Amino acid sequence: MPAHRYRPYEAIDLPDRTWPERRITQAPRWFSTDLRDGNQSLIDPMSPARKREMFDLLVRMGYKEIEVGFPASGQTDFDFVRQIIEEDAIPEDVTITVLTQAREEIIERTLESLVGAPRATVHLYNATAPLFRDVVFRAGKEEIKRIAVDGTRLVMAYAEKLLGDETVFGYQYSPEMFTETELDFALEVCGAVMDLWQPEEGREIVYALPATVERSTPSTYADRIEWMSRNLPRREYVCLSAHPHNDRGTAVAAAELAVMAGINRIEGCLFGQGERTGNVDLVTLGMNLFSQGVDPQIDFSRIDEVRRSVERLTQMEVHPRHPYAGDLVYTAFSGSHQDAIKKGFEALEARAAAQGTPVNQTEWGVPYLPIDPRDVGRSYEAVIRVNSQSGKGGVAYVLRNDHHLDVPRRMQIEFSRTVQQYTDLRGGEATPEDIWFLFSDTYLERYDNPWGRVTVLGYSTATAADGTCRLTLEARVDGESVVLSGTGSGPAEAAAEALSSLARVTVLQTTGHPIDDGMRPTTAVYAECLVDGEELWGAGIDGHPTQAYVKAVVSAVNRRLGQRSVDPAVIVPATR
Ligand SMILES: CC(=O)SCCNC(=O)CCNC(=O)[C@H](O)C(C)(C)COP(=O)(O)OP(=O)(O)OC[C@H]1O[C@@H](n2cnc3c(N)ncnc32)[C@H](O)[C@@H]1OP(=O)(O)O
Ligand SMILES: CC(C)C(=O)C(=O)O
Ligand SMILES: [Mg+2]
Repeated sequence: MPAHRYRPYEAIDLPDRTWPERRITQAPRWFSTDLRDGNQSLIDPMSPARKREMFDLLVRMGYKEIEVGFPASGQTDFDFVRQIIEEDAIPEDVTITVLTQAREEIIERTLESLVGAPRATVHLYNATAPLFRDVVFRAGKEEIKRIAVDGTRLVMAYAEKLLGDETVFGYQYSPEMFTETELDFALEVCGAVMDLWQPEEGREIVYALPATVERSTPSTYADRIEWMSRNLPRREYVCLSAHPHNDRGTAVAAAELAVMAGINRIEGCLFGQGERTGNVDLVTLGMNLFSQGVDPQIDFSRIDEVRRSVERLTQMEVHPRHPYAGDLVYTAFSGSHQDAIKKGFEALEARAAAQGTPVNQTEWGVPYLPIDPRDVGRSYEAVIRVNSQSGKGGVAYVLRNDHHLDVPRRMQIEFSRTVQQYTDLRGGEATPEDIWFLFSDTYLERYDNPWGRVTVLGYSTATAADGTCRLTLEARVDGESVVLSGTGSGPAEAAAEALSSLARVTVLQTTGHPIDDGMRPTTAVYAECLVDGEELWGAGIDGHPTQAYVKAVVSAVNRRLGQRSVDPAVIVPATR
């Protein structure tokens, strides 16, 4: 690789930097550039109708400062700005911004688009970095500074001429390519612009400090921001706005360190749309704050709806592993993750019960899940998905979550081997439907798919004075109706004896629980048995608890004596 063609980024001499010690305790101001920087990077830029939908979405989510376009770029952006002004679609607490180059005809057209706006900011930019001075403008520093100053003067003049007092007018200037510009020159240009605008109480100036192309570590960006923040005059009237792009994939980190370094506002796009690798992702930034207990001031509670809207409007897909919003980001396939998540949910529920708080108000702490998926409108259903990398925890989670079955640990181990065999042979995922099919096919007698030699038809029990249980079991064995009987310390043990003509059965342990699925009361019983010397689990589910115990023992016996009806490798669940 010809690495010698690239030069390293120069560090900033700021030994007394303070940002590493700072903490982010409140949300910065947010500035959405979805309708400008995001839009200008799309294969098919948004029509006025699509822009309007995006605008309304941003407003609904809570963004208060929105760059709505580059009106001089063409009729589409111009018309959109006119539309939201004329239709009175800009809420009182929302300020729109429009971008312009520092060229008179472009500035004039830009200001024309804003006539009648209650509040509006013009954002003027020109690149200040050496490469742009040499290659794009073919001009020295003074001329570059003059572009900024003349542009500012023109913006102010046209604002006065075209908007008058009707519009609360704001101004933003960007030394484009700030991160490639000598710091003292960036400061000089910003200072010259400030001399014209004269910020004061109630008359803020915004400086965006863009990493137009990200070329350095986030720490260097933070150093630059802290340096500018310290050296800009009238700092209290300046809104410093970070504008990170994501060329090195570290825009989110850069934005966060910029906040620590004193930035007031962050500019970005939903899901990181934007030129090349994108603008910084406002969703990730907001959710990162949320996950630290800081209110982002933006509503992400229905993140999938936001994602779907953005995908439709931009015609760009959000990656399945995109932080907080991707399809797979709250899903664990691997066994150890699933085990920890399942234990985490159990612990959370126990903690909530002990404190008497609802789970959704209890402090979050589930391994591998940085936030509660429900806080962004996701369900727990997809949290655990089972494939060949999964273990018993995942399988048990699905049985519990989808079927309210609290399968005992040793039985989980046994059943997860069946699921493992299935996923190894079939490849891919075992869906909750597949898992239920495997479970019921392995352990439960089903009217549509009987298996094993014994089918329970009915039973009666009597309890002797010493507490022993006497069971009379009506069953079909090998197609013949029979009546069997046995006694034992409980119905399971009595069933074991009743079946002794078929196999030597010892009940090792049983456990059961009511199934709370909001339907009719049902009991699930799991029985670990020694059947002709083989340790096997059985399960019984029945409206009568005693019958569930009997069925659980019959299930273990049938598994030893019978044949599973279908090879798991070729099962195709009816639900598919
Ligand atoms: C980093 C950013 O995202 S900046 C925003 C970029 N966004 C866009 O460009 C989208 C909208 N832009 C457009 O539709 C068009 O570029 C227009 C309408 C603004 C201008 O179009 P054109 O007049 O055809 O010019 P073109 O886009 O080729 O611009 C290049 C000229 O503008 C000059 N220029 C570039 N940026 C600026 C600026 N900020 N201020 C003043 N002049 C500038 C260039 O030096 C060049 O001048 P030259 O022709 O004398 O060499
Ligand atoms: C116009 C400016 C702020 C910009 O988008 C950039 O430099 O990336
Ligand atoms: Mg940009």
